[in-house]
Amino acid sequence: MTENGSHTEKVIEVRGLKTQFGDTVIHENLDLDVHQGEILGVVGGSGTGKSVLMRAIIGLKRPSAGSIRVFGVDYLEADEETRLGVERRWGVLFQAGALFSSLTVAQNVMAPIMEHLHPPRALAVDIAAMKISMAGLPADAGAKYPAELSGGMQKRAALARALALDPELLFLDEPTAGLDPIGAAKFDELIVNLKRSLGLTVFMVTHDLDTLHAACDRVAVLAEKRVIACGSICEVRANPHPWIQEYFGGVRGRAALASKGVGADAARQEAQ
Ligand SMILES: Nc1ncnc2c1ncn2[C@@H]1O[C@H](COP(=O)(O)OP(=O)(O)OP(=O)(O)O)[C@@H](O)[C@H]1O
Repeated sequence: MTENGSHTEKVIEVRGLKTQFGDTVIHENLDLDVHQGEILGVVGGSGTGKSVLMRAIIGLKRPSAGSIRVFGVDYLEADEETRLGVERRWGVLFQAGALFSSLTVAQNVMAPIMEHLHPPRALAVDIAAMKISMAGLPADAGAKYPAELSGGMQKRAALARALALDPELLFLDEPTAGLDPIGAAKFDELIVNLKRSLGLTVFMVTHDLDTLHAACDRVAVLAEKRVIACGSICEVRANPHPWIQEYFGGVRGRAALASKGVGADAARQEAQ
């Protein structure tokens, strides 16, 4: 759904997904849709397979069953050229940032630009500077090495790199983990602003209840190897599953709800 409530095309369509490591099954019969222009927050207990799901969708973990369509392309069945074409339309921010420590921030952002677009170097420098600015970093951050930046700035640098190829789809794995609440709130705001200004679709793994309320249009809950609930926060909160009730109804869940001033709406919805 978009902000005005209309249905849009599916950017990601996962059906009957099964993943496993050896005999350990992580996902089974998992279905999930991500619609164009939305920020989908993926939550679930530790070890339920949120990161593995993201890795399966971006082709880093081969499923043992099921299908994954991205931009309408059956990604698992596609030939290499088609897959590369799809991959160029997304950007990924991994949990630990995954910046090259021996490269400056600008060089990190330039790396995918040089690899995929082969522009003249001066143009790549200009594009990298623009992405660094879009990610909310000061211009002088480009000349710094990742180790010289704070945790929050490193996340922004990793975001600048994820934006390098003008993606339509952004994958974020716990983008606010390790940030203080103010830094996390600013990062949420940045993601929402980028979504609005660039028309991005965002798949975001998160534990952060504040992020869910501040940034996400819909929430998917992983438990029992599949998506057990997916919808607006109000819709998902109404699900009686014990994990969902504990997550949203616990002290932190209620605090996040109250701080967004939506307690009355949620209570009303629950009463219906
Ligand atoms: N390379 C791997 N080899 C074997 N098992 C793995 C591998 N990667 C992940 N797993 C297992 O898959 C399960 C899901 O891991 P995943 O990292 O997706 O969980 P998560 O929901 O993202 O957890 P968290 O919220 O703690 O980050 C875990 O039990 C984990 O140990």
